[in-house]
Amino acid sequence: MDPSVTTEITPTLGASAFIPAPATPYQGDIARYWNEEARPVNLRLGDVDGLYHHHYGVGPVATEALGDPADSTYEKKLVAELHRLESAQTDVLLDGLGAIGRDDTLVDAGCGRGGSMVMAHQRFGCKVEGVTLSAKQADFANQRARELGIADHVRARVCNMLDTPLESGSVSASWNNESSMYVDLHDLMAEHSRILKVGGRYVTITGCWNPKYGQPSKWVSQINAHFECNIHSRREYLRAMADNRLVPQTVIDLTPDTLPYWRLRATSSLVTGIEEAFIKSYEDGSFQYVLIAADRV
Ligand SMILES: C[S@@+](CC[C@H](N)C(=O)[O-])C[C@H]1O[C@@H](n2cnc3c(N)ncnc32)[C@H](O)[C@@H]1O
Ligand SMILES: CC(C)=CCC/C(C)=C/COP(=O)(O)OP(=O)(O)O
Ligand SMILES: [Mg+2]
Repeated sequence: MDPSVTTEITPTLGASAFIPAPATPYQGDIARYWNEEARPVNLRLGDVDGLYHHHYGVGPVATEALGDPADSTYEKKLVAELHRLESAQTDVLLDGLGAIGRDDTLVDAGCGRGGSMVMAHQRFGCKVEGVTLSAKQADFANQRARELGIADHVRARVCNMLDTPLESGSVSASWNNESSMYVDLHDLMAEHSRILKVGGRYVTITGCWNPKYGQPSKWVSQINAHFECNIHSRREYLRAMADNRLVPQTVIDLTPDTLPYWRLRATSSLVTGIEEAFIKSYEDGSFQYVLIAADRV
C-alpha cells in the first residue's frame, strides 16, 4: 500500500482522518457498499451482546429455548438464537487457529465490524489486526474496542487485504471469515503467505461453488449479484493455497451445520430476500459452506 495516496473522508466517518484510495474501481464499489450497509438483521443481532458479525451461523437450533411462536417474546428469542449461531461460527473458526498465545498477533482479513476480532482477543489475550475497505466499519470496530477497553490489542484499519502494511513473517495466524469472495484468490493467498510465520496457520470460512455441480448455479449467481461479490469454487481455494505454501490441514464441509441457521432465519421478520438462494443452493449441492485450515510451510 502506498501511504502517500490518500483520500479525505467525511468528518462523520470519524477516527481515521485519511484512507487509502481504492486499489481498483471494484474495491471502491465494495467500500461504498459496506459504508452504506445498515441491515437490521446485522444490527439487531449485534445489539444482543455487542458482538457485530457479518457472517452466518452454524450449529443446531435450540428449538426448546425459542418456545411458542405465538408468544410475544418469540421474535426477541429468535434474534438472540440467530446471533448465538453466528458467534458459534466464529468459535469454529477460532478452534481452527490452533494454539495461540498472548504474545501472538493475528490478522482478520476483511474484518467487518470486528465481532470476530473481539472474540479472538477474549479467547487468546493476543493482539488482533483487522483490515477492511470500509472506513465506517473500521471506525465502528475501533469504537467497540475502546468501549470494551481492549483498543491496545484490537485494531481495525482501512486497507486492502491484498496489500497490507504488516511485516513479512510477523503473524502467527490469519483468517478470512466470509470475505475472500471479493478478491483474486492467488493474490490473497500470496499476501497471507507473506505475512505469516513459517508454521503459522491460515483459516477461511467461506461459501464456495462445488466443482461436482459443474459451474456456478443460478442460486450462486443470485448471491453474487446480491452482495456484488464473486464466489470461487472449492477447487480454486485449494489450488491458490497449494501455489502459495499453504498446505491444507483440515477441510470441513459446514453445509449441514449452516442449513438450520438459514431455515430459522427464513422464518424471521429480519429476512433480506437472499435466504432462498442460500437454502436452495445448499440443498441442490451447487454451493457449499466450508472451513479450510492450512499450515504455512
Ligand atoms: C461479509 S463481510 C465479513 C466481515 C467479517 N469477516 C465478519 O465475519 O463479520 C466482508 C468484509 O470483507 C471486506 N473486504 C472485501 N474486500 C476487501 C479487500 N480487498 N480488502 C479488505 N477488506 C475487504 C469488506 O470491507 C467487509 O468488511
Ligand atoms: C457465504 C457467502 C457467499 C457470503 C458472502 C459474503 C457476505 C456478504 C456475508 C454476510 O454478510 P452480512 O452478514 O452482512 O449479510 P446479511 O445481511 O445477509 O446477514
Ligand atoms: Mg448478517
